[in-house]
Amino acid sequence: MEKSILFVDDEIRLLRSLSLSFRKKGYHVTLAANGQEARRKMLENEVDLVFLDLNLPDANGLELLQEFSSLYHQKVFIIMTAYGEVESAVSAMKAGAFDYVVKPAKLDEIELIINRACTWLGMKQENLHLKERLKHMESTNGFISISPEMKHIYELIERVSSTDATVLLHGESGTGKSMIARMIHNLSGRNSGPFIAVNCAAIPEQLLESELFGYEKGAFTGATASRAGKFEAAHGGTIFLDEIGEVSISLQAKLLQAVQEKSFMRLGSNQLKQVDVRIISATNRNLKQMVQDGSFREDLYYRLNIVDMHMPPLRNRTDDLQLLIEEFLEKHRKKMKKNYRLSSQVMNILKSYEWPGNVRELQNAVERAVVLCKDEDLSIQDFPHEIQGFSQTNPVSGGLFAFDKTKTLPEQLEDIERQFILTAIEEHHGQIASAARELGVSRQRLFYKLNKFLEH
Ligand SMILES: Nc1ncnc2c1ncn2[C@@H]1O[C@H](COP(=O)(O)OP(=O)(O)OP(=O)(O)O)[C@@H](O)[C@H]1O
Repeated sequence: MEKSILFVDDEIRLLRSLSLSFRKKGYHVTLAANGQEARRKMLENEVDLVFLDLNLPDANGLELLQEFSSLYHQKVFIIMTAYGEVESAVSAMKAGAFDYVVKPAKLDEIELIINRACTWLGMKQENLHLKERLKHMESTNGFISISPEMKHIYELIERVSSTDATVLLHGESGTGKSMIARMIHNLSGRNSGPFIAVNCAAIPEQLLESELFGYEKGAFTGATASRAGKFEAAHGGTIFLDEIGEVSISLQAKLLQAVQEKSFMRLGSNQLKQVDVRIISATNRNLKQMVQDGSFREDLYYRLNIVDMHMPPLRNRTDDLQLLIEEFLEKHRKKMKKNYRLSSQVMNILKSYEWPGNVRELQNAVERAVVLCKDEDLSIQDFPHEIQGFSQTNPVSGGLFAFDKTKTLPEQLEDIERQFILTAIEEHHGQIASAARELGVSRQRLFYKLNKFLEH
């Protein structure tokens, strides 16, 4: 669908030429020569993108931007500033502008920004649309994704949730496999039944069997009463076997029967119990390879793998990364009633980091940065050591430290000092005395510095 652009500027000749050029390119163009007119046009027209000059005869451009961005969340605002007004452009970005152009701007420069803004808008709208499609939004548990790979997964979820097919989720740790398992359950006809998750890696091998299948009184020393296992607990619902690749070969045989026949025996019993469960399993290991190596039963693998879903790593989903950061920040903004922000420079570093721990690592990193940031601007120094270390070797950050050009020299120096201190404390596992020794300062001095950081 053709996008609609509103240009707000008091230079009538510029407005005319913009209108001519972008109408020719297929956009729907609306013009306003002052703030008052802009307000009216915003109300009367379906506008997607707004180019707003900061110097208007009847309004303060920055205030107008704030007013518009709080009223119209789904629109994209781009600021036009005169050469030498970079400071106001920075304030505008902080107030919610998507980008800025310095006048006199070239048409292709403006078009480039329009293209980027349209892509961003498209992504936002697609996300809304996907959320719509997976209607019962509660059932998605706040799972966020707009990447094309995930679109395929959403489609699979829609198809499998109405069936009882076993699903095998694989992908790196932290990619959201547990969330997807729960989503399938929530969207299925079993959603009024239980969802029972078992982390097969977290339970010692000897205990896993009794945990899954339960036991009878006297089955082993300490079994003073009979107890139902997770399969029984999941009756009428779904059992989620996380880290299935960690199950020992001997237990795999018993699991095969449970998966195949939905029947099993409690430990110490010779009576078969029948249950009605849907089985979803997940792994971050290569089960196919394990089958070839002989460490995972082939028959069990095929039973578990009726429908197979691969969760792509976060580093291959940069659109998701940006959206997830925004969502996580928004949660903290609401909770702390603060307007946490990231510069595009920091965002670039985060985009090029590998995220071996995927969304879990990102969630933790953002939370840490929110706790450590001085005011409301998250700087790269507020992120974990390995991300900062990454930025030092990464050309996008432009050097040893990721300088934030909007900061003064004393602020930059303080950032460097914070980074040194926090890195030393992390490397010394929180041992203040040894961190102080390495930094060549007294413990008291280090405590004083830490307190100072906390005050900010
Ligand atoms: N797309 C997403 N949207 C929102 N939060 C997400 C998303 N993906 C993962 N998370 C969050 O990341 C964390 C890890 O997700 P989850 O436990 O589902 O991953 P996993 O692949 O099952 O990890 P593991 O293999 O280590 O068990 C959770 O806190 C979850 O809320």
